[in-house]
Amino acid sequence: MKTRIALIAHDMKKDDMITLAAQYIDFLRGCHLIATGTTGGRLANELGLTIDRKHSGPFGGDLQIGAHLVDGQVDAVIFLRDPMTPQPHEPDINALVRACDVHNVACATNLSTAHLVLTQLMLAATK
Ligand SMILES: O=C(CO)COP(=O)(O)O
Repeated sequence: MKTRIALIAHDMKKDDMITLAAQYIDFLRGCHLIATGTTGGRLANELGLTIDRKHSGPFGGDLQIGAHLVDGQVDAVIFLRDPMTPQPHEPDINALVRACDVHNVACATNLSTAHLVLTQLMLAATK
C-alpha cells in the first residue's frame, strides 16, 4: 500500500515545503499525497506532484485533512507551521494537531522533524 502523507505549510513556510518536497521527490512520487489548497497547488505546479487537494487552510482544509486522518487514511502529517504569525483559523490548526495526538499519527511541525519523519517513512517503504 502507498504511504499516505499530508503536506501543509503556512505562507511563510511554503518555500521551505517546496524545498523539502524536492529533496524527497522520488519517494513522494510513490506516495498518496493530500494537502491544503494553496500548499497543494504549489507542490503540483512547481514539482509536478499529484496531490489530493483540499480547501485552503483558512477555509477548512486542515479540518478536511483531520477528517481523513480520523478515518485512518493518513500515515503522517508534515505541517510546517508559522509560529510567528497569528492565523485566523488557529482552532482548526489545533484540531488537526490534536487529532494526530489522539490517533497517534506522526506529525512534523518543523523542518528538522520533517526530515526525520520522511527519512523513516522512506526506509519503511523499502522494507
Ligand atoms: O493555512 C494552512 C494550514 O493551516 C495552509 O493552507 P494553504 O495551503 O491553503 O495555504
